Amino acid sequence: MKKGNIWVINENSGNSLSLISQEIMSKAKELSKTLDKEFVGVELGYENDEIVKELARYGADKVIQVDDENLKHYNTLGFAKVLDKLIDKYDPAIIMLPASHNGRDLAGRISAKRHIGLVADCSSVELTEDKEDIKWVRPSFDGKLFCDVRILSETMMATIGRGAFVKADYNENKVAEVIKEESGLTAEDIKTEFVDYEESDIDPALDKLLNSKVVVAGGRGLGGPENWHLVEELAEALGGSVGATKAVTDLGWCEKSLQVGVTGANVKPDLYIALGISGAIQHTKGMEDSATIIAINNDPDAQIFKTAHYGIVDDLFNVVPKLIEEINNRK
Ligand SMILES: Cc1cc2nc3c(=O)[nH]c(=O)nc-3n(C[C@H](O)[C@H](O)[C@H](O)COP(=O)(O)OP(=O)(O)OC[C@H]3O[C@@H](n4cnc5c(N)ncnc54)[C@H](O)[C@@H]3O)c2cc1C
Repeated sequence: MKKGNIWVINENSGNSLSLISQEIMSKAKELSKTLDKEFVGVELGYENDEIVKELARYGADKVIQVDDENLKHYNTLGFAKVLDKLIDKYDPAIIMLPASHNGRDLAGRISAKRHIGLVADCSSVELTEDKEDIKWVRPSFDGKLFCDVRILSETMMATIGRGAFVKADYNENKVAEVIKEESGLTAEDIKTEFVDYEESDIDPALDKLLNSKVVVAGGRGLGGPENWHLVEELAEALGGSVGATKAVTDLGWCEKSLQVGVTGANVKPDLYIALGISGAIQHTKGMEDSATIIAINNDPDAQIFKTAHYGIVDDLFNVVPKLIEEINNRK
């Protein structure tokens, strides 16, 4: 792997780092330790001193800051021109961006201009066994396949999907070296004019699901929406949040945003309890990195037992009410 640092191109949500940026930063931090490279946060924006401090608190060793009114709102030409110039100057080894609309736009532009290999929408980033290369994992064919991709250009670039990693630890006292760079942009560089925007609401249920230490997820084994309360009650007893399979969200037993899996959220709680879930790969890919997985299923041959650390082969209607009662009694 070539020399050079690991860059995360930061994206903000309002006045703070977006959740997806925080998640990518945890992977950047981990890679930087293993590969002995510096982790550099790149912040292109306007009046962004506070954000720069946040990047350090989320683990960046250094921050490259460009503060320019032309970068107040994302615009392809301005951001691409500045990032291209920074890459010329600092020659990073790895560049990671959020697989958001803007991140995908910017990554594609830079990849084409500089002939950098780009893997889009990664769900996992792993070092090869010899630690000489990176295996970029991305879902294909709507999650039916997971492809391991190698990047052959010296510089590697990837966009990372939401929920691929847990968010980085936050240390309020951490500071980083800040390198201030001029954008070099003029108003003529920007060929579009930002007029207005409307913020979409952050789904509180999804937010809770992604940030909970305990997730209790339900599948079709619940039998019907009338039994869904068991999932909610067990989650509540454990102070966790509710997840679901696609089968269940498609049936409308709960909100779509609670879906876990390749076409839903990727979660890694301390404890994941799967109730009446068969364990299809499209589901397990979204929860298999949970620290402890407990499955309750009445079919001893269910796939989910291959992913679970602990399994209960029983009718969930026998087990779950007693479990809820026992947990509540012990409080
Ligand atoms: C392109 C694509 C993308 C997909 N994306 C996703 C995704 O993101 N997330 C996702 O979850 N799925 C996804 N799926 C669907 C996935 O393939 C499975 O169909 C789905 O996960 C199955 O959901 P389930 O486990 O709830 O239902 P089932 O497969 O029907 O399993 C129900 C389980 O409950 C058990 N059970 C039944 N009754 C009881 C009982 N009384 N007590 C205990 N256990 C009981 C059964 O033994 C069975 O194992 C996707 C599929 C495709 C094709």
